[in-house]
Amino acid sequence: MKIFISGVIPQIGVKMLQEEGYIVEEWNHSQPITLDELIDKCKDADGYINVMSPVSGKFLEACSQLKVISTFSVGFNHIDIPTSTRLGIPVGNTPDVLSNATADTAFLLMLNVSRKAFFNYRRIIEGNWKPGFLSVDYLGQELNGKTLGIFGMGRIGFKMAEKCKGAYGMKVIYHNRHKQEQAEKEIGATYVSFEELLNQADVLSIHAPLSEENKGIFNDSTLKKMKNTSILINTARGAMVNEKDLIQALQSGQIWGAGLDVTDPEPMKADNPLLQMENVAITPHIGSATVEARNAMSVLCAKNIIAGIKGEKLPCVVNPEVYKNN
Ligand SMILES: NC(=O)c1ccc[n+]([C@@H]2O[C@H](COP(=O)([O-])OP(=O)(O)OC[C@H]3O[C@@H](n4cnc5c(N)ncnc54)[C@H](O)[C@@H]3O)[C@@H](O)[C@H]2O)c1
Ligand SMILES: O=C(O)[C@H](O)CO
Repeated sequence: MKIFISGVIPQIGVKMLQEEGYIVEEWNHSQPITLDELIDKCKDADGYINVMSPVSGKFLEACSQLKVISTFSVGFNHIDIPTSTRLGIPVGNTPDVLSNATADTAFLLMLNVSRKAFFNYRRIIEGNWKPGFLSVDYLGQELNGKTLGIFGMGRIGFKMAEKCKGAYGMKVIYHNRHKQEQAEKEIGATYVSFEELLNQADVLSIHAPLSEENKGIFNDSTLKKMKNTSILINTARGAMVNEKDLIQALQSGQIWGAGLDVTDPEPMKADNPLLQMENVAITPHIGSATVEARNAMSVLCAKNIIAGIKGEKLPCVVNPEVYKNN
């Protein structure tokens, strides 16, 4: 059995696959794999671990012998799921094990923006720390008792809400596809409409998956409904925020600040105006980048692949419909 991995992942999962007797090949080049190279590597593979490169219909048709695909992520918006399902290929992902790490990243960005920490750090390293005690300079805003709005109260949204409630006693409101009882019961979160979420949140943190429906949902008209003092945090997917409109909203003072772990495109260009803004903090898609989370993701990918090769149901499958015809 041959397993191809389109990047380098923690070796714990690779070893699990090797212990099953599978031949494992990793893409360990500095440039991301191209479609032609991917097809070439996967055309005789049984399993494929995808490290955030697009899994298009063209690729799937060319490698339809694959018994299983597992993405090294919880998000799967980069995979053509209908085509995988039609071709009978189960697709796995890595939920839960990265929720804590990703919520920590959202929290880190929120706190950073609220106190302009990244910007102030840059002033020091650029030699711009003004002498004397600055009583009216470098001022941020406090988070205690403020209202946190969660867009997408799923696994990560819940963790973020729990942390903000615990650390700052924040009032939690949320907008989701459906009411989330655990969040209401354990955190005292209140379900609100999208409009109310925009109007009332002091910090609005995005945790829904990217879909056709919510692409660019944070745009000129929705950002205009947010408070002038509000902070927007995005650790979900860059394309959910219209970047041009966000820049305009920040420059005009329509919203107060933004913290982004994800952008569109990635990597972000070094001359992006967002990088020069005082009330903006940006991290390079490191949401799940802890040793603990990445090791657990590697193990979960290996478990998905092993189950798929054996013809068993994957521990974490995103297209369970694939089993209906079997
Ligand atoms: N920055 C990172 O490194 C990183 C790490 C992990 C996950 N993510 C992103 O975070 C996303 C969320 O992960 P999760 O495990 O919490 O997912 P989840 O499925 O547990 O939660 C998502 C929630 O969003 C809700 N939702 C979906 N579309 C919606 C809409 N249009 N309006 C309102 N609610 C909507 C769903 O009902 C669900 O409750 C992933 O899809 C991924 O894109 C990013
Ligand atoms: O969706 C995910 O899991 C992230 O973006 C990568 O960790």
